[in-house]
Amino acid sequence: MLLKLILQGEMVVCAGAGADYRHLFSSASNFSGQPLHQFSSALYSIGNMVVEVVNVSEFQQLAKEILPKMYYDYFTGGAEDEHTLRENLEAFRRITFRPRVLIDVSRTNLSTNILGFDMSSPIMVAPTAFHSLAYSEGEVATAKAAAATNTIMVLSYSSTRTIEEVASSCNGIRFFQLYVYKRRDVSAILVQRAERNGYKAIVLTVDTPKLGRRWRDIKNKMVAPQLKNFDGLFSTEVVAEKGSNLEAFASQTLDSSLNWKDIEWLKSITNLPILLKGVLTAEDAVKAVEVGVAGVIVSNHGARQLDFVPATISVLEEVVQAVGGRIPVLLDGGIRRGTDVFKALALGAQAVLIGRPVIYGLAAKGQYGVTRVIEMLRDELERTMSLCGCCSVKDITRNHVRTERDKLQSLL
Ligand SMILES: Cc1cc2nc3c(=O)[nH]c(=O)nc-3n(C[C@H](O)[C@H](O)[C@H](O)COP(=O)(O)O)c2cc1C
Ligand SMILES: CCCCC(=O)C(=O)O
Repeated sequence: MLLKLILQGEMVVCAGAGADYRHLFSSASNFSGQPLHQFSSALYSIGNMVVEVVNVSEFQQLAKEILPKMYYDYFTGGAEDEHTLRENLEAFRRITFRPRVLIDVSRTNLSTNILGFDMSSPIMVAPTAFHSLAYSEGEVATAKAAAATNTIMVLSYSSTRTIEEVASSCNGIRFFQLYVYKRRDVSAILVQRAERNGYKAIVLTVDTPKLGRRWRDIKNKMVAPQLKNFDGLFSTEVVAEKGSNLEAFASQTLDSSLNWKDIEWLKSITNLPILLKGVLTAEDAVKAVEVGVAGVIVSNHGARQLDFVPATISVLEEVVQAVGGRIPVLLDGGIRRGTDVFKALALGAQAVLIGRPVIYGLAAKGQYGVTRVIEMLRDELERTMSLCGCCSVKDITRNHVRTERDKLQSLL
């Protein structure tokens, strides 16, 4: 890989050593990169050099430099020992490719659709909370980037900008993520506001009857921002004497009695298609089909809920097989490279969602940063497709990858 260095306005290209050059700035102590906001591109400086950001992990390093520790830790961290957090990334690395050669890949097409909605590529924006903690314009900047890249954005129930502000900020296909609160009337009002404001689907998060235990937030005494969506409905102010303020807020608000029967309730208050986010087993995938939802998202909440659940990519096939093509299966968790997107599609996902990469882009460069993150992953996917001999996402098959299980089976 080459690092492009722009030195005093003059473009100089110098050799870098792929992922290895990360030692230059892989920890806060030796990364002296400063984002350059005066440039309308993803540049930062090391000493007197100006360097272009070339991948998601560099955006992460920039975000780390910029954000207060409490917020960076909130965005980055996972539950308990963060075993699953590491595993979400590692499991992708254990999957290798079986590329096919001598296929005309002079034209590639990444476009796809979800529930009938067209997208420029199978990469969507996952619902993540509190974007204004990363960048002042918050979810509005994210929405503009998603629209500009023709990508579907799922707005978090815990967004810092309102459903209406995001809807009126730009045209674009958006879904709305739902937490069911003990105050079900409040959840119902938000669903109806989403529907009225043109959101196209409800993404019901089913892995959070309680918030996972996140030690970083406990130590930092994480303070959740006020959520404007709830103005006039109820106060989101919670003061915890110790530990994570967010956890205290969650335990006061989340309805941990939510169960399969409540899908009927949700259907009774909205005409929008419903996707279940947080399915990790064949059993639950079958139930999801039975209760008539429009799709499932294989997700472990970015490893922020139950530690020691498997990496999402490791259970994708189990869910895909149980669903048997009856509804679309999507995946999130640990997508940092276009190669990861390809692997998920090869194992049966119709699309993937990205959580933290969007936040890192947002923190580093606002709307432009999010746009670059989406474009970079899209470009990486396109190159991976070409090098594997695939012209369109439909050409990506199970035979293009080799998993750990494949390797074990070949030994039998
Ligand atoms: C900071 C942060 C906030 C999140 N907030 C929400 C949320 O409000 N609702 C939700 O359903 N999932 C939430 N998630 C989970 C994401 O939707 C998604 O499952 C996860 O980020 C995917 O993993 P990745 O970050 O490795 O891409 C959040 C994740 C992060 C990192
Ligand atoms: C009450 C949940 C807040 C956002 C969230 O889902 C997360 O931090 O993972």
